Amino acid sequence: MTAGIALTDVTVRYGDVVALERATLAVGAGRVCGLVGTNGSGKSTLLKALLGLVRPDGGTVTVAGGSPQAARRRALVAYVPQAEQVDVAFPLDVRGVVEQGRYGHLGPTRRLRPADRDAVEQALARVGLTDLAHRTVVALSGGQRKRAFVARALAQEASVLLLDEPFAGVDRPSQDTISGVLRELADGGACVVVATHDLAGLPELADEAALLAGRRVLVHDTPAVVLRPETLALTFGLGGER
Ligand SMILES: Nc1ncnc2c1ncn2[C@@H]1O[C@H](COP(=O)(O)OP(=O)(O)OP(=O)(O)O)[C@@H](O)[C@H]1O
Repeated sequence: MTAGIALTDVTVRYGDVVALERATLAVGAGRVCGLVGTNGSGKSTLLKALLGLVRPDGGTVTVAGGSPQAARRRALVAYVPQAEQVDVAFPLDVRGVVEQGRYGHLGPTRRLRPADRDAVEQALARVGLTDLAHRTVVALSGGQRKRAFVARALAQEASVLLLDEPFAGVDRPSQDTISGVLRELADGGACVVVATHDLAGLPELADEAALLAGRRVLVHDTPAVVLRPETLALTFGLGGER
């Protein structure tokens, strides 16, 4: 099985809006890649293409050696959505959300076994939410909620982890916790792709960075190269909101 993710010449349209046009990006196992770009440059769309939530009009998408749908079926890919996508109608408590991460591992009884419960408790502890495990997700602060979804991804033990702006509205300690978890997962062999507006935190967070502009991946290099003013200047006039 080939680990990691790859998009080759991927085009995604929403009606008349072309969100990605022949976007190409490959990220290997053991790597953290930061996805950066202006609002509307296609970061969420790229993650959704990797999840199989949008169907490309062209190009190929490979996740953990197979199609996005196969990766999801086999629980090989974990997703931490943008906050606004999880705000409504989430009656589960924090432990219930983290338990969802184990669903792909359950046997025919569909019951959590001791090993599943251990994984859930470890994930809760890792993000500092053990004491809030009984709280409903809607009753959490934004930063706590993000940590809950990171814990779900941790419990899933997926080989590919996709995160959509996990640092938005998150305080420094929570940000450090999330970054630390992502680093550990990559060091353990996971491929981690993170859409982020936090350019300052990029060198610490990521091994590599991809700059989206003009509907494609314009630059894919080290964070230092992507953060050069002349590189970032490429986004203006190319990748703005449409
Ligand atoms: N469901 C949709 N229907 C129509 N257009 C959409 C839809 N989702 C996204 N778009 C458009 O596709 C383009 C890419 O949006 P996308 O959400 O991928 O950008 P983004 O880089 O994640 O933005 P942000 O930084 O604001 O989160 C934008 O022009 C957006 O308006």
